Amino acid sequence: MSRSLHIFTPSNLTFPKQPYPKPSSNRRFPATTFSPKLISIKASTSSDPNSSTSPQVLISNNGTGASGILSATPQDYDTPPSQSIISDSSSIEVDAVTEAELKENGFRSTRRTKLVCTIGPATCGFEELEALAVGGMNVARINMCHGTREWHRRVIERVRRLNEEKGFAVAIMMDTEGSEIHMGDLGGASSAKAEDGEIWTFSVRAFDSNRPERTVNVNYDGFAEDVKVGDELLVDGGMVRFEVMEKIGPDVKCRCTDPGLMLPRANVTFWRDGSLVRERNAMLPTISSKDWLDIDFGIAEGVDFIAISFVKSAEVITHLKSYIAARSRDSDIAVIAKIESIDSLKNLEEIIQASDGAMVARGDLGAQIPLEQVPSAQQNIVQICRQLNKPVIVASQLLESMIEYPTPTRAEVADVSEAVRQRADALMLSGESAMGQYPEKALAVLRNVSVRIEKWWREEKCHEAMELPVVGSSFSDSISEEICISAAKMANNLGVDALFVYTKTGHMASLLSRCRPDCPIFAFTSTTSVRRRLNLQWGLIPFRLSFSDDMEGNLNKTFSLLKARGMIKSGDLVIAVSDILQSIQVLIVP
Ligand SMILES: Nc1ncnc2c1ncn2[C@@H]1O[C@H](COP(=O)(O)OP(=O)(O)OP(=O)(O)O)[C@@H](O)[C@H]1O
Ligand SMILES: CC(=O)C(=O)O
Ligand SMILES: [K+]
Ligand SMILES: [Mg+2]
Repeated sequence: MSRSLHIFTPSNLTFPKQPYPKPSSNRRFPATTFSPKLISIKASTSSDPNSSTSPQVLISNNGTGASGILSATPQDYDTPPSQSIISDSSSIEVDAVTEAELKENGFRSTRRTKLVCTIGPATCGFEELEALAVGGMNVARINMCHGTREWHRRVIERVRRLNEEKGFAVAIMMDTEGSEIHMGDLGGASSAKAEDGEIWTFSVRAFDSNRPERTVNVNYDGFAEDVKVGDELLVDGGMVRFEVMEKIGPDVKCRCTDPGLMLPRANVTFWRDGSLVRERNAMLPTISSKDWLDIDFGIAEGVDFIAISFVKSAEVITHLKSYIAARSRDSDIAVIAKIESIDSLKNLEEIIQASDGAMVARGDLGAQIPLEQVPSAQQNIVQICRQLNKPVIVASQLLESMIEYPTPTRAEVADVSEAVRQRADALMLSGESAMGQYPEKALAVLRNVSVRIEKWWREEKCHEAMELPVVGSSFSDSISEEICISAAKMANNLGVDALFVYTKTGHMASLLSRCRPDCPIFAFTSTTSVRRRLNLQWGLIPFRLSFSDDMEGNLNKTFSLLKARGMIKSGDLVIAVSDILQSIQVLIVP
């Protein structure tokens, strides 16, 4: 049985000339130009999976789901997995970990919040990466501040191999270094301890391996000119503090006022009369020449996301996006703007609008604005991203104590809970997974807290009434947005088990995700790269599936494949939307 609402929009439909009414106008559709003739509402009884349009499911590639592929053609076994993934039009691919979770807990209890892990020395091995993937890592982040390109290339290779061999769908995010001021690499030492009252020299001179005692190198040539005696110098956002005592040529002598451990390449800021000093360093380019080489590396490696550090304006994002489009074959690398500077807060909306997503990079952000302003900045960034339909990652120090200890502090759990409650798309581990002692345990904490808080939120029926403004520019886009808002609302009111979305570009899936519905969203897309990108978005379970313009055929095919795989069952209630035929269909799985 199915009931459907179809909205037909012929391609020659003229779009309203007026700018689209803002949400405050209380009316989202310009009634004058939207002819009722174009709407047809139809209730139908159909969807027989055994009808001639539905594919015959002959054999399951692997009943336990290790490969992530269900094939209708047994001869696929003779071809290597990578080939069968691309060529088989009657298979469905889903991340093996998600599949296991769906089967074990039913789809209502799947985790909606996505998890990003920074890969470092503690997790770069094949086994450690596998453990993270099994533990729910959706995106692996490599930070170009550290390690060599060769090192990062090996990590990418391992993740890809795991995806192929074990059926994971881990996406790769490359994070640029940016050209803000930071310390050198400490001549290979893993850290340097500054004690209270000690005099340290910060110098723009480069040292070879013989770094003089209590001396650190600074990467910015104008450093000694910009600072003044009496300035306060913050290393790593205030983890260690110094007062500037004296300037001698390229050397700046400083006295330690807050002792602590300085890590290689730690960020350095300086403050005068309680304000961050922006001198010539404010003119440093967002993307340095080294960053451009790293970006070329990322494009050549086909990473899924490039995160840009210390973004100051929307222009840099627009410029990078056209650079990527011109260089990469299929140009579908998403650009994530890292919000971690005062300048980025000033131009927040334009930056987010220009990007494919944003990261609340609380580490450096907390070094540029007073710490007590970070939580409200976070809430604001998360909200703007949701309204503009861009995925948002909350990052840094979520479980900082777990770098050393196997259990988080209560305060850390509360912080993670708050980010989940704000319904950020993703949470990120940094040092916890890159160089901590308990990467898997830290990931498990993120996973468990996410699932628990999401469930609590649904049980409490805490649907926040967030106004979701129109984001698209065309009339057709606006129809898609209305369809998704209505479908999500219907899904909540009817208590459906899952939303299905058939989407070529992933846009319709992200519009549904933006509504943060109670049930999970099965997103069917025909390209592997779109599928991996959807990994970062709240509540989406991305599947790769070839589909046609015939929605009934698509639904029948999906039901057969998913039922054979034990991922849905007869009687489940589903709402399906698509960007092929703008429609909402309510279906009971036959
Ligand atoms: N590829 C790597 N090789 C060695 N150490 C790493 C690597 N990636 C991360 N780390 C370690 O993990 C720590 C935390 O990682 P994270 O990615 O948060 O970096 P960060 O230097 O704090 O800066 P940012 O995130 O602002 O670029 C780093 O300070 C570094 O010590
Ligand atoms: C993630 C990052 O870059 C920061 O928190 O500063
Ligand atoms: K970085
Ligand atoms: Mg940073």
